[in-house]
Amino acid sequence: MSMYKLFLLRHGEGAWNRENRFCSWVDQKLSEDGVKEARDCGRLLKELGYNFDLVFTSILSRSIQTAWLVLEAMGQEWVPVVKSWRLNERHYGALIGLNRAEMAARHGEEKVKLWRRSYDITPPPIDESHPYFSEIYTDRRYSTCDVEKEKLPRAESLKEVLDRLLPYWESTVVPEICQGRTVLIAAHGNSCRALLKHLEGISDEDIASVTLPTGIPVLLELDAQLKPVKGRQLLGDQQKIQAAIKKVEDQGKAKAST
Ligand SMILES: O=C(O)[C@@H](CO)OP(=O)(O)O
Repeated sequence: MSMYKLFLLRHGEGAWNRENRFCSWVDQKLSEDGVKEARDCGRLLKELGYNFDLVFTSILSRSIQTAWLVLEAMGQEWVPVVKSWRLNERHYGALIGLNRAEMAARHGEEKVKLWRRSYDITPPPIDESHPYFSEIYTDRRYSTCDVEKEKLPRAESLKEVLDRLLPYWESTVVPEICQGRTVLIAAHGNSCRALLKHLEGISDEDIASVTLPTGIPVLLELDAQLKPVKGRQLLGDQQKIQAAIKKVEDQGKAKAST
């Protein structure tokens, strides 16, 4: 029996989604289209009659902005928003800032697909010579985390994302859901994929073919043990959603449009 509704949302398009660069922990804002996607998402959720009690975001601006725009469009700006680095996008290590299509031309599409979608392959780590190292690790937000800055990741597989996300899910999100609160998690493609893998019991192999489009709410109906009672529902126009999924998948092709 369906007891709880949980909503997962990948933020709207960011500036680097558009440029087809690995964005990860670089704090890019939403593009104009991303702002529209987030507003449209809020309007749709309002039309469908949903209400949120609590929203969780990462500490990256694009997920926070998405949460604000959704709540504004729903007329629910008062709903508390709680932020944690544990919901951040996967740390793409040395790949951060690189163009996916150029990487596919250089290393092959298969390799890029493995980097992007495999479960336990960790990309090469970021080091101090990387152009975005200092921007990330000197940012004040990373002094506020529940682990020391030196212990924050330098690259992550999806498995490692799940390892840092699960303790937060269990300690902070689950109790809220179990008290009957309707929760929205406005996060990122890979932090949402990691959580979906956990909730739906997706195998290490099958998670490679799960792609989430930007700005599309995913509804999970959960039983008392927080197991899904039916398949995830991507809300909205299904044809547009399929096209948006294909767009994300095509980003890893050597000739992807930028
Ligand atoms: O750039 C990133 O951090 C992510 C999400 O935008 O990319 P990908 O879809 O390749 O996992």
